[in-house]
Amino acid sequence: MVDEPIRDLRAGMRVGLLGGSFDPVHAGHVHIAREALRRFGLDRVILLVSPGNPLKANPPAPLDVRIAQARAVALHPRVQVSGIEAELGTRMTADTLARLVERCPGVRFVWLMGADNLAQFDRWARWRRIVQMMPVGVLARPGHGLVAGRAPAARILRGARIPASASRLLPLQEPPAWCYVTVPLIGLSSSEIRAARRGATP
Ligand SMILES: Nc1ncnc2c1ncn2[C@@H]1O[C@H](COP(=O)(O)OP(=O)(O)OP(=O)(O)O)[C@@H](O)[C@H]1O
Ligand SMILES: O=C(O)c1ccc[n+]([C@@H]2O[C@H](COP(=O)([O-])O)[C@@H](O)[C@H]2O)c1
Repeated sequence: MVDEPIRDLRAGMRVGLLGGSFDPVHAGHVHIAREALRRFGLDRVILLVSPGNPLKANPPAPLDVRIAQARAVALHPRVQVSGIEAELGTRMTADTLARLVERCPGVRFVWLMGADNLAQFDRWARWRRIVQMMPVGVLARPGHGLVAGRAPAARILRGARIPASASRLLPLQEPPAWCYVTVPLIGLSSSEIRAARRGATP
């Protein structure tokens, strides 16, 4: 059984995968998903709700709750929500993407992430394998403006960077290829929302 957003993919589609804990989902996620559609010329963006970020110690809220919340706010015909990682039993992004590439031949996937994740991308399991599997689209995030030039992964991959002016061609590039785009900034984060909620609890 493969969940619907993944089952519906067809060869030739340009599909952005935005992995995240989404604990909880917020307007910044919806915003970058929509910007990614436009800036990277994608047919759709799928929010991949992760069972749990391998680099984060605290367990997130239950997966079904996070998926339901994400579906409630996605509200765009070309932005979908998937819990495929839990179904596949994969935790590391490199493993998830390998399984998706194998399952969806001919689909032009792009891995999407906010600039904060580019800063620590070199700490992800087999991150070089990820960039060999599909192009990577990075979207600006408040407080992380310098990352495209300074992050270790960005430096290592500087020869594979394509300019923002060519961002719509990213899904058609042979990996390794990555592109950083500046977008209007939304200064929201899930950790701040969780902290505010804890503060509001009597
Ligand atoms: N406000 C934002 N602007 C740009 N990108 C964002 C923003 N919020 C989240 N992202 C990106 O969305 C993806 C999923 O983010 P995630 O679910 O971790 O939310 P978060 O707000 O970063 O959570 P936390 O504060 O707990 O780390 C990541 O690639 C992250 O970089
Ligand atoms: O595979 C890894 O080593 C890895 C390390 C850190 C983060 N990730 C993935 O990055 C995405 C964003 O995570 P998060 O918690 O910042 O929303 C999510 O899909 C995680 O599974 C993956």
